[in-house]
Amino acid sequence: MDNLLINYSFSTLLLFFPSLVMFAIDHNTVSLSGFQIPVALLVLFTVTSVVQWTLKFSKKYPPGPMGIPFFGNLFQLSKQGLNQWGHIYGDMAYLKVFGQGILLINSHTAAIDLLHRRSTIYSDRPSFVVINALTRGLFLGVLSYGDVWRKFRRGGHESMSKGAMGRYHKLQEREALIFTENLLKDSSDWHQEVSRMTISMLLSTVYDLPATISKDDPIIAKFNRFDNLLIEAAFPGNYLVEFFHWIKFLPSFIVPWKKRMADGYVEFSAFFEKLWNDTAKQVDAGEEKPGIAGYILRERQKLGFTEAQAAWLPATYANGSASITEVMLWFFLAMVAFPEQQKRCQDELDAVVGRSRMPTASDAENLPYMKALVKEVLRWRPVSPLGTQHVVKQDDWYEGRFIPKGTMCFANIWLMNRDKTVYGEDADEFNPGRFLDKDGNFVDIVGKTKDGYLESEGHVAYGFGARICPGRYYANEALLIVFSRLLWAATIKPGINASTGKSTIPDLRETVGAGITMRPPNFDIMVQRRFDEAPALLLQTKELL
Ligand code: HEM
Repeated sequence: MDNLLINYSFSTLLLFFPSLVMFAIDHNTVSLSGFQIPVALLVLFTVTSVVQWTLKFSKKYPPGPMGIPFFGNLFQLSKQGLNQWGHIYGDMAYLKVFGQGILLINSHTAAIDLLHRRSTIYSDRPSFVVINALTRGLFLGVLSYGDVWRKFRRGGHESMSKGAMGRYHKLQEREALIFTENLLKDSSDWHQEVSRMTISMLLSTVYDLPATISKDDPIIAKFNRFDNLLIEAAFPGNYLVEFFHWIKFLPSFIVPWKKRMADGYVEFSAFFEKLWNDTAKQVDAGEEKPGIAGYILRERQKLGFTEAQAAWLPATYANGSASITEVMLWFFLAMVAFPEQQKRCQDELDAVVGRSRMPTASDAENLPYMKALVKEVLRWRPVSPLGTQHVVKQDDWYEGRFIPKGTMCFANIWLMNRDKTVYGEDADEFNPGRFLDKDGNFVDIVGKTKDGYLESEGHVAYGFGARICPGRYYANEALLIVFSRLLWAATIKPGINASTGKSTIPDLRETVGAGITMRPPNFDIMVQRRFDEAPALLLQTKELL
């Protein structure tokens, strides 16, 4: 998968060197002048890098490609797919970029042993300078492993636990219904419709708001903008400051991201505080609010949240909409590319639900193929192919190999989800049936793994250990009800190219935004009703809401 790369630009590197010199001058750190300064710095960096590089081979680090002084493996990263590192070096590959140790964990066994079983030392996050400029220590996903992080996880735990899922079924059904109806009317702007639906669903879940019906509603645009800024801030290699923290002290005219992120913080804090305050007023007026915001309002004293923390935590959960959007995009691609799998889903829906009513969340247990579909979309195209970095809090040894404190661990979720020893020779294919036995019953794929960890999901798209996605139960149920309602009423087909008159299916190997998240390139679809009565039944179901 060649495009699953961390991209670094040469132009950014060229920019880096003069700013380093300016920094030295500004801070009077050296008494040299003119041409001597860059030469002295170059010598200093070369010596430091050679020492580090030599150390790499004197200690028993995990195996990895040989880099070059100072830059480490930077340029190899831009040439080789991360997939290949897994095949060449096995369980773990150790790399260095600008002196920062990076551990690529390629096998379930190593990921479970380190990220899960040793989670007390493998659950920190990098300092994420740019994201923290945007979120100022208020965004759960990037918080350091410690008391504040624990408090934030506790704040969302009750509302996102398996037992709480029943309280969201009605709103998930409602959102799936509106989504299906909208797509049957007009699927030309289907990407936007997916995004509207997931944001509307999460806002209802978190703040108990009514559905946001229009794609043009400003709240949708605002959430999308926050997500885009977050992705930009998090994208590996976008900002050199993540490797050279002193860059954050440079003025904004040299590093313009500082102002952009500071402005973003002000804008989005005001937005999240408004949502929070509106919920608080409704609770004061006696309204029941079973979502996360309501829970935090009721338990705030006990949880010990500041005003800002209380306002940002619900928004962090609402931002889970972005991951569901990405999964939905891959779902649509799978449906247009594999019509026979789509037909199997519809056959199951016809057999279990029939055509006189829409599926509901209570049908889930009788829809094994649909449940398998959710798992397979997440396995086949994990939207976060390298998860989020886990940082090691102290020096550690694993299988005779040294893993130094501060190492950034990436779980190679992409590779683990297509491990042939677990999924068989067809691991690269899209086949929900792999989760079912020959009689069509749901099976646990766990029997095929040594560590038994796959038992819960059958894939590792939700990450690992203490930082595992807290929204996973919610996402599984939301996806199931949306897929079921849509496929019950409609058939999804590839769009037709206006000039050739032929249907267009994108190249399945292409991905966009590799790194933090991964989505398919844009493509057109057609959404056609499956039977004449479908629109009337949708209307009838809607009237009962
Ligand atoms: C199918 C959709 C989703 C996928 C594939 C997904 C995947 C992930 C992954 C890979 C991580 C990082 C785990 C790690 O560090 O090992 C994560 C973290 C997180 N996810 Fe999700 N997620 C999804 C949906 C959601 C939803 C719906 C919510 C909220 C309701 C949510 C909330 C979070 C939060 C708050 C974190 C940060 C946890 C922490 O750092 O402690 N996610 N997710």
